[in-house]
Amino acid sequence: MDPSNQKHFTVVDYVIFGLLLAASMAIGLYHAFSGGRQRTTQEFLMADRSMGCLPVSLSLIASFQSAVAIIGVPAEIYTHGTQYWFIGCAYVLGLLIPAHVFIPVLYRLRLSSAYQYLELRFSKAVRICGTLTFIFQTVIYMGVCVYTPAFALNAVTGFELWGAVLATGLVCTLYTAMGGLKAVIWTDVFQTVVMFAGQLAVIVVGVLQSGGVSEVWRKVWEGNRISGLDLNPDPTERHTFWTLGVGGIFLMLSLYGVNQSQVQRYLSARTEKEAVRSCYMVFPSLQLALSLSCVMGLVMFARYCGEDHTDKLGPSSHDAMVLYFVMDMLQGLPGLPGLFVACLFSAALSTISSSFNSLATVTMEDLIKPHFPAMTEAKATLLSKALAMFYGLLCLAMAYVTHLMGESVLQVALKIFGMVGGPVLGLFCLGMFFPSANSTGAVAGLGAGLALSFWVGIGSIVTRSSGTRPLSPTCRAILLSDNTTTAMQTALSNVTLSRPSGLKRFYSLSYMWYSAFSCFSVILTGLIISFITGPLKEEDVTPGTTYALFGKLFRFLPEHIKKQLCCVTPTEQTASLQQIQLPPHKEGNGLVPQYEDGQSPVETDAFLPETNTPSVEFETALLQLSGRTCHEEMPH
Ligand SMILES: CC(C)(CO)[C@@H](O)C(=O)NCCC(=O)O
Ligand code: NA
Repeated sequence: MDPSNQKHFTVVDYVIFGLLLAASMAIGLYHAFSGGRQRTTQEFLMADRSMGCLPVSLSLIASFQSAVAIIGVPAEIYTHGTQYWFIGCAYVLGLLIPAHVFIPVLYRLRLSSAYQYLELRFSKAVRICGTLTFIFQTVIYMGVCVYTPAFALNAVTGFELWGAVLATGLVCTLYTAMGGLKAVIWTDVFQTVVMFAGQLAVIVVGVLQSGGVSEVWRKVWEGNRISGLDLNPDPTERHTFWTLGVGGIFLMLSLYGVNQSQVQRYLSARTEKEAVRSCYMVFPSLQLALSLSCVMGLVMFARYCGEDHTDKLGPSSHDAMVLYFVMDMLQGLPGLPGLFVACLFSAALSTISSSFNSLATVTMEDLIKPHFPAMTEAKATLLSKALAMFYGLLCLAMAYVTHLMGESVLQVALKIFGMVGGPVLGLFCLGMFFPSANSTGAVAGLGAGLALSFWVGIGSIVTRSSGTRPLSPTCRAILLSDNTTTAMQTALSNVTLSRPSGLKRFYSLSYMWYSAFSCFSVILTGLIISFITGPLKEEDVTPGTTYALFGKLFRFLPEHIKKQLCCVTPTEQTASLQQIQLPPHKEGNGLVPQYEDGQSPVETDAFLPETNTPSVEFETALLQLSGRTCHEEMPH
């Protein structure tokens, strides 16, 4: 990039950016030396299971709202219009289902790692497969997250690329390794506030500079950036209502339902109700986050439409362009460029800190502890800290891998979520909703799901055909006059892209469908293999690991048909809670917390719904948790 076009940081900007790192570090130190001083894994990895719903919900948003969303979404809106905004529709079911299906099942099993569930429901082998898949997904994703803001900052201000990567990576590693999950959650709260503040500042300044709200609206409307509801059913169309609003539900489920980062936060909540409440509170905040990013894209369009900056930024992606515009708008307003850069890095820090902590948790709980059941708490805690440290350093190496890829960061992140997160979601759905699925089926299903999603994902990268990209007309031509607007629009709508055929068509499946596609592949393969190898009988399934989805969906059907459909029937609600007792062979292997005097987990306070609750319906839903029929032969 031509140095004369570089934007410059003032001292105030450096100070603000430095304050972000210092404040995050201070929160980490505070939690390292307060409370239980991080001397147990319960505190380090689970925040003593004592968190309230407000910090948990802000932390839930922060986990998957990275710099990718802060600059990737505005870039998407700037170039392709507001269609992506419809992903907000997916948040409804994408959060209700985790709140009422996944949280009740997982919380009551008193897990530490989400993948413990897979051993309780299937077998050790399935658990290891789930864990390894999660580690793979998260390690790649955190590379993208730490690289993105550093890359943009470098392209625009010439700030040392690897210096920024190292500074963020190391600071984050330190506060995560010292302060544990409490530090991660409370820095998330702080960083989420900075994130919102930075975006809001850009929007306000941008609107003022482009002549007010109505002027912004006129320009984006005439620039054809307000997308209507695109109901095109073609699954290769990158972003439509169907790919975003329906495919997006599965993406959301894989993130907010079964991803360790999020499950760990639910489990850290004081009570199950707090966990459910935090999931509800994610909804408005996530809509706000999405809206801020989308509006930012529109404001940038109104302010810069027609200006071509490719000569100044080189062939670097649209992602760098977003930061360029922002810095350009904020020049001469001391402190604001620093605030926005702090916003960008806040988003990155809050995501990678979640990754370090969740990776340390699964490595400890799923891969190490089961082999060393006698390990002392002090040793386990020290090892967990070392693991958080190790993953922090690995993140730096992964940033370099990201450096070698050349796709829009939003697209890369969403592809990883779909390709790897989708099959894991399928595994949990297979276990919860299909009691007859067995362990062989689960492993085969996961293998098939991963193979298919990597086939289509890698195919799309190699052939560069992920979703037919809408034409992106240069907005200058459109904005020249109102007459050209309609003329151009007509011309554009007449252009038909040649449809890919055969395998090429398979490769051009929209990445927004990856999660759903691989989830269903896992379920289908899993069921087929289970029926061939001998389906499980209902009484062989660990109580409390299934959810009577079909029993509830098809409540109206007669009992015998439901039985044939192989649904678990949601009956005898009050009795079912008492049934969650782990069979003897699942106990004492370091998997499940030990209960004194053979107490079953349901008898601990956290499990018993308070009696003064206002919502009877909610209680009933809770009691129906496992939805299993009561087996007389089981001891009470
Ligand atoms: C993950 C979603 C879809 C949730 O709204 C959104 O935050 C998003 O588009 N994120 C992009 C990926 C990232 O921020 O790393
Ligand atoms: Na984040």
